[in-house]
Amino acid sequence: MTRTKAVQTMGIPGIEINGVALSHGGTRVFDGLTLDLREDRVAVIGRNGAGKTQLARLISGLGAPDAGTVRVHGVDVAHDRKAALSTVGILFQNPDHQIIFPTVEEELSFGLRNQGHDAAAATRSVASILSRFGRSDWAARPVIELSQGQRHLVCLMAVLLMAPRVIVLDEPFAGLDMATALRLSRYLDALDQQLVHITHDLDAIAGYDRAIWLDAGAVRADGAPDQVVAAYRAEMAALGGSDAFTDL
Ligand SMILES: Nc1ncnc2c1ncn2[C@@H]1O[C@H](COP(=O)(O)OP(=O)(O)OP(=O)(O)O)[C@@H](O)[C@H]1O
Repeated sequence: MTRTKAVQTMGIPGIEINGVALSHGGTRVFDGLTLDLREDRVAVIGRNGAGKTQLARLISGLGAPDAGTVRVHGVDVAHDRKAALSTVGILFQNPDHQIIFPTVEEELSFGLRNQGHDAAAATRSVASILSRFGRSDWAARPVIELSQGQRHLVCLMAVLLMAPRVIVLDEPFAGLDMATALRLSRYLDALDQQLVHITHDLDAIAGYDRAIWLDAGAVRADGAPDQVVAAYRAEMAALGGSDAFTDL
């Protein structure tokens, strides 16, 4: 993915993570994590279990930290849920954690109706995004009849329709075929919103403004994607060259 848009950090009220601690069932996930994310395109990489999804949940306000604060565009997202919904949207790794309604149109309309759009306006917006992704025939389709990759795309369209200021993407290309992934990549590229993109696909973040390598809940490297990715690749190649599974 390449971006020609200039890095925009001045005066952007982005994501402020301050001194965050979080534990899960005795596992310490974060212990004093602090990050100030104001760039348009931020990538988060790291090994399995590094804390990427937990970070995504905190940014989206789906979980509250045990200590510290998370503010997105000034909103305390864990505690002001109403404001959080129009401030930040999340695309989960697993679409089945997101989908509630029987048909694609109902699923896509739900958030819009919650935002106060009437039924006719919601139907128009849904038709427009389905057409943009070349899926106009999906409106009346039962979600259960879609493949995993197709359900993933429905979830993404639902987030895009809500037009939040920040979009958190947890492995957005997972399970998508190449043509759909390319179309999605172009679509994401053109969005005005700030994106936080969690991925194991290191090529997908090449044109990003900033990459953060999370390692055991802490920032291991933070900077330009080419440098962070090069350091990450080198370490992964070294670890992958060993036969020991003890550090998994
Ligand atoms: N529901 C849970 N209960 C207990 N521990 C959890 C839970 N969810 C995550 N964890 C722990 O939190 C840590 C971070 O998990 P997280 O899902 O954020 O990793 P990740 O970086 O997204 O990994 P992956 O690349 O595999 O998706 C791990 O040690 C994991 O075991």
